[in-house]
Amino acid sequence: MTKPAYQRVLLKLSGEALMGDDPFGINRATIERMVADVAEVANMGVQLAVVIGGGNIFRGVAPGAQGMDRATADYMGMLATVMNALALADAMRQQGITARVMSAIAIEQVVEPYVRPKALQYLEEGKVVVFAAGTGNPFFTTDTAAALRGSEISAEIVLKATKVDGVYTADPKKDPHATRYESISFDEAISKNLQVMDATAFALCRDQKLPIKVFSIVKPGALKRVIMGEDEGTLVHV
Ligand SMILES: Nc1ncnc2c1ncn2[C@@H]1O[C@H](COP(=O)(O)OP(=O)(O)O)[C@@H](O)[C@H]1O
Ligand SMILES: O=c1ccn([C@@H]2O[C@H](COP(=O)(O)OP(=O)(O)O)[C@@H](O)[C@H]2O)c(=O)[nH]1
Repeated sequence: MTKPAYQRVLLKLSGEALMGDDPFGINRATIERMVADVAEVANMGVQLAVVIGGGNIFRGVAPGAQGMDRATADYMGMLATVMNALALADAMRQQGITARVMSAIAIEQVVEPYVRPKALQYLEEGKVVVFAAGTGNPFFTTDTAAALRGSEISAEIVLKATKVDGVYTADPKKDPHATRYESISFDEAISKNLQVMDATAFALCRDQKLPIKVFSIVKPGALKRVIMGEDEGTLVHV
């Protein structure tokens, strides 16, 4: 059997991807399918840390958040990621994977706080670590949290699983003529202002020489193909 291309990866799962075709919330069949993909690579011995987004829950409360103070809304968004992290870890448990949730904001009765050496220990023990509450700071995103935690745990790559199957010359949802890059440098992605990830996340990964792979969360088997180093999605490199 061929070996995985990576030993330790940081997987960013979009919160919105958990909704499936629902307008918001967590779709059971979708989360189970995503966890089955994660279990497949975890069982290959790849050390996996996950940063989960919160868009699926936050979208449901967004109308009520209109006109709200930005920082307050962002803290609500971070709490949404904690809910997703708990759901994800439990779905992993049901599929025989041991996961540990670590939160960037103190919420001790619910989940343990993020402590870097402990996260590293869990990874070495073969547990999946789910990082909740993003960076713990308002005005940031879970993409930036993925870049930050990926750097902290010395991941070999950040895998951004999202609704599109790579980085395009323009937003493919708006421009039908947009074409997909096989690979692109950080400098080009930043200078062209490609919106697939925020500039803070791109800049941090660039400075840390931490490559990013953007690929589809919807396409069956895509995560495994990425892990095996096969041609899938778009590589963003130094
Ligand atoms: N140049 C681009 N290439 C690919 N996707 C893009 C681009 N510009 C904007 N997008 C949009 O970015 C979205 C992914 O970013 P985001 O909404 O942050 O995802 P997530 O919820 O997975 O974090 C895609 O659904 C896509 O419509
Ligand atoms: O470090 C962080 C990470 C997230 N958020 C908030 O949490 C929300 C949910 O995260 P994100 O939009 O990145 O989730 P996704 O798009 O992946 O579902 C964001 O909109 C922010 O309001 C934040 O304030 N700081």
